[in-house]
Amino acid sequence: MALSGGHKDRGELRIHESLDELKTDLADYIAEISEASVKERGVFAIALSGGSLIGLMGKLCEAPYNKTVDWSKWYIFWADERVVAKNHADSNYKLAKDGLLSKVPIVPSHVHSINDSMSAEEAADDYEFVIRQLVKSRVVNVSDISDCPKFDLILLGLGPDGHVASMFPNHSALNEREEWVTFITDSPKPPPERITFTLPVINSASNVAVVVTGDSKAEAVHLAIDDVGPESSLIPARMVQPAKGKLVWFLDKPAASKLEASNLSSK
Ligand SMILES: O=C(O)[C@H](O)[C@@H](O)[C@H](O)[C@H](O)COP(=O)(O)O
Repeated sequence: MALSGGHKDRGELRIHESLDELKTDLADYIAEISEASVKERGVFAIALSGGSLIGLMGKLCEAPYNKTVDWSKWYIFWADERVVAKNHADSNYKLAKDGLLSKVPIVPSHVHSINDSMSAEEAADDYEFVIRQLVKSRVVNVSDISDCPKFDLILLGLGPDGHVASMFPNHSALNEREEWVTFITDSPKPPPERITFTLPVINSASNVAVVVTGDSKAEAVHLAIDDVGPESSLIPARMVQPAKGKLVWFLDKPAASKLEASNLSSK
C-alpha cells in the first residue's frame, strides 16, 4: 500500500499504488471478514452495491480465494438496487451475478435480490420484510443499540456528487430514520427508480467499506473525509458513520489526490 492513514471519525484510509494492489487488498479484507463472521456466527451476511465495485472485487473469483473462502456460508444482499428486471443491463443483481456470483459456489437460495415485478415502493417494503425475517432467524445479525439489522459487511461505491448506495445529495431519503429500506423515483443517476438501504442500516453494520477509484471522485473523497467546514456536511458519504462498526476507505491514488496530507502516513 502506498499510504495509509485515518481520521478521527472518518475511518481507516487505505490508498493503493495501483488498481491491482487495491483489488488484492479488497479481496483479502472481504475474505478476512467472511472468515471472522463464519467463526463467530456461522454465516456471513454481505451487502453489495453496483457500479465499479463488482469489477474491483474480481480477485475473489480467483485462487486462492475461490477455494479458501467458505462460500456456502455467504448470504448476499444489495445496499441499493435499480428497479429494473433482473436480466436488464442496469440491474445491480445482474452485474453481481455475471461478475461474481456465477463464478463461485454460492448457494442460490442465499442470494436475496429485490422482487423485480413490483413498483419501487412495493419492492422496498418487500425487501425490508425479507430482511426482517432473516434478522429473526439471525442469518442477519441485529444491532445491540437499535432494532436495525447488523450486516457483517456493507460495500459501497461513491459517486462524483458524493452519493453512496442510492442516497443522493439533498434527497429526502437521507432523512429516513424509520424504514430499513426506502425507495426513490427521481435518481439523478439513471435509472431513476431505485431502492436503497437507509443510513440507520448502513451505520449499524459491523463493517462498512467505501471503494473509490479515479480522479473524477477526488473532490467527493476530500469532502467526505477532510475537515472542510459546513459545505461538506451535506455529502451523503460523510453521513456514513458506523455507530460501533468499522469504516474503511479503499482508494487509488487519483481518488485520494485531494485528501489533506495531515490524514496520511507512508507505509
Ligand atoms: O447502483 C448504483 O448506481 C450504485 O450502487 C452506486 O451507488 C454506485 O456505487 C456509485 O454510483 C459509484 O459507481 P461507480 O463506482 O461505477 O462510479
